[in-house]
This record gives sequence, structure tokens and C-alpha cells, in this order.
Amino acid sequence: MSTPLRLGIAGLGTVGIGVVKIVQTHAALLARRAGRPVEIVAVSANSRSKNRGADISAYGWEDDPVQLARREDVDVVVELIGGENGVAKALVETALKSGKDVVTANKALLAKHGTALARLAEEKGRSLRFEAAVAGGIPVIKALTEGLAGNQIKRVMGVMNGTCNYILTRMESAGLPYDAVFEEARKLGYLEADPNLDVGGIDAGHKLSLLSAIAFGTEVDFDNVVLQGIGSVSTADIRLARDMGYSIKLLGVAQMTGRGLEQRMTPCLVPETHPLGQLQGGTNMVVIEGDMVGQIVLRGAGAGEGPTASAVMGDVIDIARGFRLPVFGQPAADLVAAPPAAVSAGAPWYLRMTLLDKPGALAKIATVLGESGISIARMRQYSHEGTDAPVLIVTHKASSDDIAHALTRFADTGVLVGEPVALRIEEV
Ligand SMILES: NC(=O)C1=CN([C@@H]2O[C@H](COP(=O)(O)OP(=O)(O)OC[C@H]3O[C@@H](n4cnc5c(N)ncnc54)[C@H](OP(=O)(O)O)[C@@H]3O)[C@@H](O)[C@H]2O)C=CC1
Ligand SMILES: N[C@@H](CCO)C(=O)O
Repeated sequence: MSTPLRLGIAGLGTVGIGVVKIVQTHAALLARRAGRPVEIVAVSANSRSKNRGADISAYGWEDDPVQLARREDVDVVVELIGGENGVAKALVETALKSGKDVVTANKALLAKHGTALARLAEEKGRSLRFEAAVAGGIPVIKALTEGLAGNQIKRVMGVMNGTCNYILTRMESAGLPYDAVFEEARKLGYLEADPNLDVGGIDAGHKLSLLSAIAFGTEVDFDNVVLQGIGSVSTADIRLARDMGYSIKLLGVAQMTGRGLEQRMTPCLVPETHPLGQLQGGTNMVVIEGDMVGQIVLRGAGAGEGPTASAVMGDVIDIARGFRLPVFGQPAADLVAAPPAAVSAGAPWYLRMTLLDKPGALAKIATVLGESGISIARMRQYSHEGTDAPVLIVTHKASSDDIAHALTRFADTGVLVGEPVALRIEEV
């Protein structure tokens, strides 16, 4: 009988219990695929007595999860507690320093400390695997580090927060305002303990920063991800964007440009006919563009017990097979600190505004756009009653700076009612 791979699991919540269930229900299949048995020897969580819907009585118990890293009988520490610092960080560091391999789903930890932890893992000759940290069940880390390793990656895009996609698509299908759907999402248990991690774009930004590091061979740089949440997206914009042939998504985009590394997680319009535009509910989608392969679209469950545990087990099996690769697909010592792109690449923009319905109002707006170097591609003024006219403009490609400049100057025209809305249209 070959030597079992022995796991110590820290965290028995949604993902941790999912991993326990896979190890228990698929024991024979895992042993066949890994070439050796995969066993759990010890676990840790806050409460030992909590009923978790799985029998953990056969496993050792540690009140302090960091002790898992010190146990002689643990080969791999599976960190499923979460959090960018605190016990999760202490556990991962201790495990690597103690010569254990680590599998984690913790995108917050890696977004903050990924480069340093990768260096530590590689110095110690250990694996640090994190498939579950990005887009849950979608094997996107494997796709980038292995299947697409022969490509120069041009761009990585995606919808990487299921909660935000649920909120945006539900606002569209039910015509409900953001606040009402946010409450629905809260009742359904979709939101993180700190909802701003979801709706503020932070969770998805963490994920994007990890994909960027692999795609472009750069240090993990979450601090330079441009973040804008979905709280300001209105049902009116969702409806009007659809009228122009687009869907609004919280879209992550990472690309290396002549001006530096561009990373943004912001509400964007995408064509409703593209798979990104058609993505409904809590599903995730990652789109990767390589110079040789063209565009690859990966779609699937980005969260939940089964899908996330599935990704964790993919990493565990690789370790059991003795398959090792650098944490971010190339040696951590070679990752470069890329300067952040100060201005994002040019794109068409969706501009929605309300104008006073009087002669010359639209001309003033058109003049400001022209003087800001922005060309109009399409324009629509909706029929209305009263003195306020709703106007939609789709521009040709413009830089974010030019758009910001035009928005400032709109205020001086004296014809604008309220604040205009400007959303980037991502060319996909
Ligand atoms: N849920 C999901 O769908 C996804 C989660 N992830 C990531 O996976 C990780 C785990 O998430 P999830 O399972 O949802 O989290 P949960 O909140 O469901 O579970 C967290 C677990 O950690 C335990 N825990 C918390 N603090 C400590 C501590 N100080 N010492 C020991 N145990 C502790 C908790 O114990 P107790 O149960 O006793 O309270 C609980 O079992 C996170 O990094 C998350 O971002 C990634 C992708 C998807
Ligand atoms: N809160 C995340 C799940 C964990 O990554 C989401 O809604 O996609």
C-alpha cells in the first residue's frame, strides 16, 4: 500500500466541510487518481461541539489551528478559515516554515501577502496552491499556469463575484432597485460578513490581482486594482444599457499596456450577445485571451460548498501526485513589480444624463465632448413629459481622463439636471 497523503484541515465552515465530505465520499476515487490514499488526520475550527453535518469524530482536534502546522502526522495544511491576516496568515507561514505543503481558498490573504508567501514556499521547496481562491469551482489557475503556459497573455477579464452578478441580473429581471435586491441577497445568505467585500468589488479585486500575477509574471498588486462597487448602478442604467444592446456587469479586467499594468474591477457594459453579457445569477465567468489560443471562456460556480471544495481537492490531488509548480506559474523571485497604468486603455463609453429641454442644450453637451476630443458614436433622446430630457450617448474610444475632463465641463454648461452617469463599454 502506498503512503497516504495526510491532511490537516483548518476551518470547517462551508468550504472545510465540503472538503471533509469529498475525502469521505470519494476515498477510493481519490486514491486511484492520486496514486495513494488521501486521509484527514486532524481538523480545527472555533467550536468543537458544533453539529457540522459530517462525522469528524475520527480526526484529531486542535483548538489552535496553527498547531496543525506543527503536527508530525500532517503533510498538507488546508487553510479554510479566511481573512487577510491573523490566524490564517500565521497558520500558512508556520506550515511552510515547518516543511508542509499548503492549500488555501483564501484570496484576501494572497491578495495582500501572495508574493511574500510564494517566496517563502519556494525557499522551503513547498507547494502553496490556491485554485479555490479565484472563481470557486472554475479551474482558472490551472488553465493559466498550465494549459495556457505557451501563450503571451493579452488580457484576463471576468465576472468573479457571484453575489454582485446575482444582484445585477435580478435588478434587471425583476426591475427591482439595488437596495431591495441587496436585502434579498442578504436574506439568501449570499453576502460576506462584511458585504462591502462583495458589493464594493474588493473580493473580486482580490481574485483579479491573483490572476494578473500569473498572467503577466508580476508581483501581486491588489493595492493598484482600480475598484468601483455596484452600489451606484441604477435600474434605469440597466434598462437603458439593455436598450442599447448591452448588459452591465461588475467586470474585472487586467492587461499589460505600454503605460503599465492595468487592473480594474468596475461596473462596465458588455455586449448582451457575448457570453459575459448573458451570464445570469451567481455564476462566475473568466475570459482569457492568449496570443496563440485566442479567447477562452470559462464558466461555472464561483462559490458554494461543493464547487469550492472541488477546487481545493484538485490542488490536494496534485500534491499527492507529487506534481509541483511555482506558486504563480514562474519562480516567485522572478515576479516583477510592474508600474500601475495611470490611465486605462481607450474604450467606448456609455453616458447617461438628463438635460433641460431647451434649444441648444444638446449642442452644448456635444461641444464639450468635441472639445474634450471625444467623438459621439450613437445618441438617443427619449420621449418625455415636462422640462427634463433623458439623453444617452455612446462614444467612440476615449480615455478615462478625457471622459473625466468632459464630465467636469458638463457642469459648466448650465443645461444638466443632476449628475451624469459614465460607464465604460468593454470591447470583448
Ligand atoms: N464560501 C465560499 O463559497 C467560498 C469561500 N472561499 C474562501 O474559503 C475560505 C473559507 O470560507 P468559508 O468556508 O465560506 O468560511 P466559513 O465562515 O463558513 O468558515 C470558516 C471556518 O473557520 C473557522 N474559524 C474561524 N476562525 C477560527 C480560528 N481563529 N481558529 C480556528 N477556526 C476558525 C470557523 O469555525 P466555526 O465553524 O467553529 O465557527 C469555520 O469553521 C475563506 O478564505 C473564503 O474567502 C473561497 C471561495 C468560495
Ligand atoms: N462572496 C463571493 C464568494 C466567495 O468567493 C461571491 O459572491 O462570489
